[in-house]
Amino acid sequence: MSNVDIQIKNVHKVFQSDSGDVIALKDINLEIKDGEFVCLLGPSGCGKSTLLNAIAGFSLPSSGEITVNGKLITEPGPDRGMVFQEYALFPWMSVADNITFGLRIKKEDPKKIQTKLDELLKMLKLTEFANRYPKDLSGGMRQRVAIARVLALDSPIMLMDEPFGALDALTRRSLQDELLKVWSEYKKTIIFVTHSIEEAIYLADRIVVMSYRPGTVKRDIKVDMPRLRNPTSPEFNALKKELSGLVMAEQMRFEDAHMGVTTGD
Ligand SMILES: Nc1ncnc2c1ncn2[C@@H]1O[C@H](COP(=O)(O)OP(=O)(O)OP(=O)(O)O)[C@@H](O)[C@H]1O
Repeated sequence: MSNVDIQIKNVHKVFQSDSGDVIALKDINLEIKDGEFVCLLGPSGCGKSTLLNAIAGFSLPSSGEITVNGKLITEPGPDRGMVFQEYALFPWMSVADNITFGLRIKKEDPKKIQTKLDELLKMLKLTEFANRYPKDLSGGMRQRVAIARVLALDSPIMLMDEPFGALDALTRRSLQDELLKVWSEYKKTIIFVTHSIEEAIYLADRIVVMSYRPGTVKRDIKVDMPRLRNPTSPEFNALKKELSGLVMAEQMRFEDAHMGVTTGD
């Protein structure tokens, strides 16, 4: 049997709100293996970020448990690096200083820091931007820096919450390709949240489709196509059609719930 890296067992998460309890996650059971690339897919409000935040240790489950290599998650840790949609870079630091921030805090050897920095700048095509500040970079470049910053810390697990959601289509595709390169060279386990069916099929080994309120696992689909995948191929399109049906059904439940709110139903 292969090494199971992340185990999510009977996870429930309930939020209290003015209009009553919201069951954001119900009965989530998943095993994510070392080195797997898993996408969490579903419309707004189906609990994707809640699940990711629980794995990150930012917001713990109301019941159930999440373990990484058998160790219960109770708080954020250096084994799990997070990349958000908002770039979350330090605006007052250069690209190089943003990337090496965590290593400098850990008081790593300056020579080792420099070697790591050079490697990551090269890997993410940032070498000529090392001395720039985030405000002088495009969205795609900033997200490359955010990825490099997480890679600098050598976390075996990367948690990514819609990291490319704000990018234009061409930039998005090139960042997806960079991420696949990073994933295969550094052998990371990646859990990647997205609304985009095409993005999930392009990237994932496995797509976990979530349902809207309560957030449950609706389908867990293995994607068995060689990479780099061709979005115009018949297999890609067949899977896209299957996933569209699943996601649209949840999207309609989301829209119905929101119509209810606006019309006072
Ligand atoms: N702090 C909170 N208080 C109350 N309800 C919350 C809170 N955080 C999330 N929720 C609710 O929990 C459900 C799941 O939210 P979550 O943000 O995880 O969904 P999502 O699938 O990530 O959506 P999106 O793609 O829009 O971020 C939603 O119905 C949301 O309204």
